[in-house]
Amino acid sequence: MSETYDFLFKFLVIGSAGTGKSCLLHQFIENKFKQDSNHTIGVEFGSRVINVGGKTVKLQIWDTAGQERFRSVTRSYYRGAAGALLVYDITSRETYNALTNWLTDARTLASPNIVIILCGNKKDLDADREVTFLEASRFAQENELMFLETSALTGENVEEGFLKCARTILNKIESGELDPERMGSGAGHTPSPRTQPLLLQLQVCLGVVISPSNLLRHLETSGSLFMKSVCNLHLQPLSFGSGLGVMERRL
Ligand SMILES: Nc1nc2c(ncn2[C@@H]2O[C@H](COP(=O)(O)OP(=O)(O)OP(=O)(O)O)[C@@H](O)[C@H]2O)c(=O)[nH]1
Repeated sequence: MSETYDFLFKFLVIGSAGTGKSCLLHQFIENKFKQDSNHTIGVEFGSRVINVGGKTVKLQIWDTAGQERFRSVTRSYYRGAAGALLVYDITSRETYNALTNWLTDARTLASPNIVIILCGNKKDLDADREVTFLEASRFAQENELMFLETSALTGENVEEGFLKCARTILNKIESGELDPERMGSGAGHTPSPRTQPLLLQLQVCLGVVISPSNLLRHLETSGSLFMKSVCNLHLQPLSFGSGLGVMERRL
């Protein structure tokens, strides 16, 4: 049975290496702590359908590697993101000091309108804390970010972080501040849930942001009939948010 939802939001999890991004994603998707988490190579993907204010929202989440050597790869995943969890480790001032750079990347490479929640992770390690709640909440306020301290280990505030971000995006849509219909290229389509990861992978391979209709055009000119038929099978004639990763799918 195919999955149905009202909206599809593309999310990023960004921040320095070792801050707990993969563990946060794992906790959110699997509801448990990821033991023996290794450094992410490039990006990892997870998705979950949540209920926000009576609407079903599919979060399509890209967990990016924090290590500098993957930066050029991970940057290519920013485009079109509607929301982001910007993660630092409360026991590492170094990861906190790097926040400004991550923030600049998110706002320039994703969208100036991207909704970002700052997550001070490893809240359970309060005894080793190097960054106070107060200074981080001031930083968040100055930079128009939402803010939470989280623990991927205990699960504290993890669900809340993703939900808060999604709720804010949805509120902006409902108040008219964001219009998912207008965000598309005009001739766009909403891919089916099965096709979406494929399209995003292709975007990265091709090095361009492509709406499904552009993809079809590209495949037509490059003569890839197999891929074209795969896409044709799964595309639906609705908006594909190329400006902001917000897509609406009517049930
Ligand atoms: N105590 C505690 N440890 C955590 C928490 N979250 C993650 N860790 C540990 O922190 C380390 C790094 O976690 P990852 O999730 O792999 O970090 P990451 O940010 O994804 O790292 P990169 O993939 O290199 O960017 C691992 O040893 C985790 O077990 C947490 O909330 N509390």
